[in-house]
Amino acid sequence: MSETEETKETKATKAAGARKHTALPKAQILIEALPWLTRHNGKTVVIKFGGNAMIDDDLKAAFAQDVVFLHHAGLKPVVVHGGGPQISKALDRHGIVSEFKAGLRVTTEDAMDVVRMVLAGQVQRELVGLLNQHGPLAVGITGEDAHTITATKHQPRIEGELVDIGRVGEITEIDTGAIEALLADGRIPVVSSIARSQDDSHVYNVNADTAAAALAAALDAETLMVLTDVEGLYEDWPHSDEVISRLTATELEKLLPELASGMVPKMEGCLHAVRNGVHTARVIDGRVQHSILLEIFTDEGIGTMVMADKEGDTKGDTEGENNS
Ligand SMILES: Nc1ncnc2c1ncn2[C@@H]1O[C@H](COP(=O)(O)OP(=O)(O)O)[C@@H](O)[C@H]1O
Ligand SMILES: CC(=O)N[C@@H](CCC(=O)OP(=O)(O)O)C(=O)O
Repeated sequence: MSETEETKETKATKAAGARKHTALPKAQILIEALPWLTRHNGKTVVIKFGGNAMIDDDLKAAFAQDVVFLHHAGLKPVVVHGGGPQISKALDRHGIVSEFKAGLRVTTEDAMDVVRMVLAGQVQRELVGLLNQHGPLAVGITGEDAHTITATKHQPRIEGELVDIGRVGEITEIDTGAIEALLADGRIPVVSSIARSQDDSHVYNVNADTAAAALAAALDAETLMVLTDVEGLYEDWPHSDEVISRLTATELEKLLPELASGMVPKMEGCLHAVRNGVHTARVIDGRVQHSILLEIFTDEGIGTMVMADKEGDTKGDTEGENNS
């Protein structure tokens, strides 16, 4: 062997060694995902994408990639989106002042037109477009379509008094037919949180966390995943940023009266979901790119996970659950 041939061979051996070393961590990440891929295969996951988590175009694009990844990995993702800040901006442009009572938007008839326009005509369209950049997958619907979400007028009690907050709906019925047909057809449903009235004479504005939780329960989903603009449920918000990584339904129920603002419908929704057969409900940081993949396919788990009180209350075991 000539000297140059020998040098070439040494170089090639070294390069192969270096490739092996750089490839290993990537392979390990894929291998770490294997038990989670097996476990979640064929399962329905309802993902609520909050308006406050839709901070920039990169995050929205990463969200779409994650959802499409879940789809191709054999899960059945259903997206329910919010759009609170986007609605407030549009109302402002229409000269309508945004007012919230009991964490819900006071929705006059004029405001309802704007809510519907922004959710179904703007936010939903954008998400559907981003998902469909990866193939003909996403189909947008609102709760009005095919009787998906039926509601009655919601009147919250504030200091013992029933308060009129306009066209805000309380969900009375979910018909999962349209969503299930889309899933069976290999599509990704993207649902706006607008409900029909029983007689279809008008529509209601429904909080998107509440809608996502009700859909997760009705669809018998394995997981409800709520993406928001904080790391999870903070133990002593706003004084500390210590995230509660996991808690049971009963522990959450005790905490509910102490919670404030946007966390109330989220945690009420998580409680409703796990009490109605959803295996786990999670609140995760939508500001972290690919937080969905990290939560579903890695051992660590991020954010807050709510689970039913005992194994018998859930649809599966809780052993090996990430977030532990
Ligand atoms: N205990 C808590 N832990 C975390 N966030 C809380 C808590 N209590 C109230 N919040 C508030 O809830 C907000 C999230 O809800 P919201 O603004 O409705 O977001 P989204 O648009 O994602 O639904 C947080 O930004 C925070 O201000
Ligand atoms: C009744 C009610 O309050 N509806 C919400 C619906 C949108 C929503 O929930 O959006 P986020 O998830 O981004 O907060 C609203 O009008 O803001």
